[in-house]
Amino acid sequence: MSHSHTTSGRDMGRNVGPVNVDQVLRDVNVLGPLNNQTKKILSKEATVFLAVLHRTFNAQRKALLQRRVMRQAELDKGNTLDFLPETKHVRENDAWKGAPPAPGLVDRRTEITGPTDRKMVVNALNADVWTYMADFEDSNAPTWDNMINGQLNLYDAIRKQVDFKQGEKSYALRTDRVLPTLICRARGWHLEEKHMTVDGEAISASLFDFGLYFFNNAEELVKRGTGPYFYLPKMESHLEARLWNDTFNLAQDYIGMRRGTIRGTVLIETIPAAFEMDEIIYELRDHSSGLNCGRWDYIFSVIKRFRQNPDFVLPDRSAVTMTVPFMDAYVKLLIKTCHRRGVHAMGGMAAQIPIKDDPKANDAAMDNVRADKLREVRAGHDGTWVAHPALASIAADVFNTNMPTPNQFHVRREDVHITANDLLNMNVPGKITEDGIRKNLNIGLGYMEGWLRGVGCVPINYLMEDAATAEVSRSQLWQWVKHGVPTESGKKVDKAYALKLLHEQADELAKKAGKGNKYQTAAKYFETQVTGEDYAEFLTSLLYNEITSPSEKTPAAKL
Ligand SMILES: CC(=O)SCCNC(=O)CCNC(=O)[C@H](O)C(C)(C)COP(=O)(O)OP(=O)(O)OC[C@H]1O[C@@H](n2cnc3c(N)ncnc32)[C@H](O)[C@@H]1OP(=O)(O)O
Ligand SMILES: O=CC(=O)O
Ligand SMILES: [Mg+2]
Repeated sequence: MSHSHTTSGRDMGRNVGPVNVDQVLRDVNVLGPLNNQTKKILSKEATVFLAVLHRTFNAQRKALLQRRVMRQAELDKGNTLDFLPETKHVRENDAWKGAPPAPGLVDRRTEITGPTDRKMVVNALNADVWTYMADFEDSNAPTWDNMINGQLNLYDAIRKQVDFKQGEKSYALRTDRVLPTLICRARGWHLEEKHMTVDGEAISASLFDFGLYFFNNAEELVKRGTGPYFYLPKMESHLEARLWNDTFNLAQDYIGMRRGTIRGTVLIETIPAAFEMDEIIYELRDHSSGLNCGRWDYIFSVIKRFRQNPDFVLPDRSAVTMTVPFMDAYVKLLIKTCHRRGVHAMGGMAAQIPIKDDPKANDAAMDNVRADKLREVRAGHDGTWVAHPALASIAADVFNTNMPTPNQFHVRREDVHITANDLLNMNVPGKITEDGIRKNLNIGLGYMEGWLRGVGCVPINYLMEDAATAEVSRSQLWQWVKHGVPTESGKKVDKAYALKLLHEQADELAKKAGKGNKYQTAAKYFETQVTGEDYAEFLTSLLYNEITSPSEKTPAAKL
């Protein structure tokens, strides 16, 4: 029997007055399996909070997504991007700054990143790094189990109760030093979490991830000396940053936490956002912990947004390096903007990972990582990402040698003057080759196959491949077919050619992988994406129904 009740205590929100729980939870349903562990995360109190977030912010989220569609329509007509005239005053005003770095975020020279399965959470926290970005986005396949167990693992890790045994191996958190500061990357505004509905609508995945992590852990994190810190992915405008800021304010008020306790580092990983860096920091300023160069999604976004324009055709993925003009301009502008505003300018992810069975190839891969980190620290970045614990010491050596201070806010890069033309300078040397086409197909198929099995990050040809890197591969194939470009050997890349190579590879990969693999399902979806015709806004949205299993419906009131 459920009895109607109200509460105004801490559990239901201190500062928002009495909350009628039954009323709030009416029309809120959980469609994923629940057990006692799940309920620890998805408690009635947490669900009330999620419902409040959704009802307050989802309409605005949808309106902002619609703005993306409208902007795309303009670009498809041949219009371009530029710095916004209406926010010139924000860019030109020297007086405002972002918040000073929060506890645990002053020095973040190396950040390990990775999915939130229990083993990786322990391994990441034990790595020799300053911070750990626990990822619900690019390296995560958002099955219900992954989302809920990920939240549970972080909940336990924060309370240092995450130790476990797997086979003969015991996993336990180090006790010999302070653990890296935890930063949670919530999913982007474009995604939904279909296993929870509010008023018949799937809840925003961003609000679900943020809301659960915040509600369950914010006070505990503060008690332990850091705070509720987030990475905010894939935004396309400062208005989307404003929505995050509004969310943060409501969340802090709701539990009676001081405004400004939450921090968000925004990934500048879309081309429209590159034109709004100042504005994004400004919107979040009391909650800002800087910007990050999300290089892979950025390349994806450049191709996606300008996909109808033949001037934006890029050569093989391996030729699109961090030093080509448009990437170099983006890095420099980001560092200059952040340091002018007193916030961190974080570097990104080199895709190389250790090669265990070939020392020579491993040395070459590690040299690549070292060179990338050296470029970052010399450019003025305050820290960088590593994909694997074995890369931590390489990145730390480079930053320790070249960055004696906790960060480089003093590196103002007054020498840098980036224009819209610089950000859109597609003068990228390199060729389109059959090898490049095959590699892109291999990456797309391999990544999607793993994702369909619930694995959001995979090694392919000794590179880390995740949702962002796979999107680059997918979008390049689309773009090359769409514009009918020739390969270096003079072969025109058309639909028939792309499909022939796709099926050859899918058959080969499926044969090698044996029973139970998902290559043919991956190929079925990929086929629609490489013909230069249909183009899904995101691969992950295209595939999402394959990994969702809305099952028994539990009215949230029964939690
Ligand atoms: C574009 C972007 O968004 S980048 C950010 C998102 N991407 C990422 O974060 C990449 C995360 N990295 C990974 O997922 C993995 O490193 C992979 C998939 C690339 C390679 O994984 P594997 O082939 O399993 O690596 P490998 O076998 O060498 O791992 C060795 C050990 O290190 C651990 N490990 C590897 N990467 C990580 C990581 N990022 N965090 C924590 N532990 C890790 C493994 O769990 C394994 O542990 P074990 O010895 O206890 O079994
Ligand atoms: O999230 C990071 C990226 O490179 O994309
Ligand atoms: Mg990304």
